[in-house]
Amino acid sequence: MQKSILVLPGDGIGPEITEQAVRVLKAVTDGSDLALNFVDGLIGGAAYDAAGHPFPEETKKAAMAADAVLLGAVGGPQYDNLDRPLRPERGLLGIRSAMGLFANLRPAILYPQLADSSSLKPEVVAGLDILIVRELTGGVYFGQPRGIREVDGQREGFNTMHYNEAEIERIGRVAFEAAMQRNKKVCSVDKANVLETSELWREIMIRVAKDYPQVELTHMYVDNAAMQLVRWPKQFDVMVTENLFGDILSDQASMLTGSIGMLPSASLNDKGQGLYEPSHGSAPDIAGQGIANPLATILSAAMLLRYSFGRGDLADKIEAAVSHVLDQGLRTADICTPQDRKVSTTQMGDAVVAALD
Ligand SMILES: NC(=O)c1ccc[n+]([C@@H]2O[C@H](COP(=O)([O-])OP(=O)(O)OC[C@H]3O[C@@H](n4cnc5c(N)ncnc54)[C@H](O)[C@@H]3O)[C@@H](O)[C@H]2O)c1
Ligand SMILES: CC(C)[C@H](C(=O)O)[C@@H](O)C(=O)O
Ligand SMILES: [Mg+2]
Repeated sequence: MQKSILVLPGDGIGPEITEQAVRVLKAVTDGSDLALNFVDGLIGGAAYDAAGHPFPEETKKAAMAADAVLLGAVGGPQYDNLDRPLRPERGLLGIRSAMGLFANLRPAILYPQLADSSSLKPEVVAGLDILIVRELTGGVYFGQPRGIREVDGQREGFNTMHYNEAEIERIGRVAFEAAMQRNKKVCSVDKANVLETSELWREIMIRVAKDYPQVELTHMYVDNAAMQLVRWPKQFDVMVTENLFGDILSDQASMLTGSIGMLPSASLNDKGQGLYEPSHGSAPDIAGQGIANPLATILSAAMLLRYSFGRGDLADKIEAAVSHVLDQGLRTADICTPQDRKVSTTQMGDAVVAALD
């Protein structure tokens, strides 16, 4: 089997971490019946610098032609003063929207070896395994109208929160299908006490739940969900929520697993295409120092093999290699405690590759 992967390293630590994930993908498929063809492309600030746009037409064509996309991260302070449509983040939103990647899966899993790195007490997070299903192509991120305008002699910024029934239903189905493979619990997170979009969200989730009688559906307001995630996170199995809430809750959940450098993601459409990226950003504060944690990107590469290529066997191998490396006490700075051996980004990649054998 031959498959192509478009690699979009992006900005900041993006190139450092994707390099390690590509090495792992090459090593795990070496000698297997899966032949990977890697194509490099530009996105974000790197694309703006080279081509004047954060999501060039060429990248769009390459993304549509690829069997899967592996992305690092976009953004950086050097781009903050660009016109908004040219900013790196718009490149990321552009590719998500162009590929119709409405379903963002962000698994927050605690590797037991990292219990001491979690922000919560070991007994509160032991065995933690939550799947956050974040709607990714709707909500306030994409709603129109938006902009900054002048009203009564002063400027005002405005955005529109928007969801239609079909958008809510399809992400709901993704969450319920995932729950069927897991512990059969969906918690739908909204702000139905204030927002009409959430009122509709809740109604549609209840409707979708009727097709999954074995799955227990609960509802929680997002402010309470943020609190419950740090109070007793193991009450959750699958959490499904809209774009902005999912962005925030997934960063929060990442710290329960030890570091945002541990949280992978898969963004899927309804045509079987997927984009895989760590949940974190370009980390400008540590970029170029060779100290970033590449594991979220390596684990995203495992998700790529599982979801886009149906190779759960190879994904399992990568995840087992990550676990083995953590058993050895190897840690990048973000997850390092005094008992551990601190390693660089590349050394972590080396160790995962070595552990694949
Ligand atoms: N998917 C993406 O491409 C994405 C996601 C989030 C933020 N961003 C962009 O990234 C830039 C920086 O944003 P930010 O600082 O708010 O968030 P960030 O996630 O880049 O960094 C937040 C903190 O986490 C640390 N961190 C992140 N990833 C790490 C890793 N792999 N290993 C070790 N430490 C890591 C950083 O050093 C920083 O202290 C902004 O331009 C933002 O828009 C991009
Ligand atoms: C960079 C930004 C547009 C992006 C988002 O908000 O979706 C990021 O925070 C993420 O979580 O992937
Ligand atoms: Mg985010």
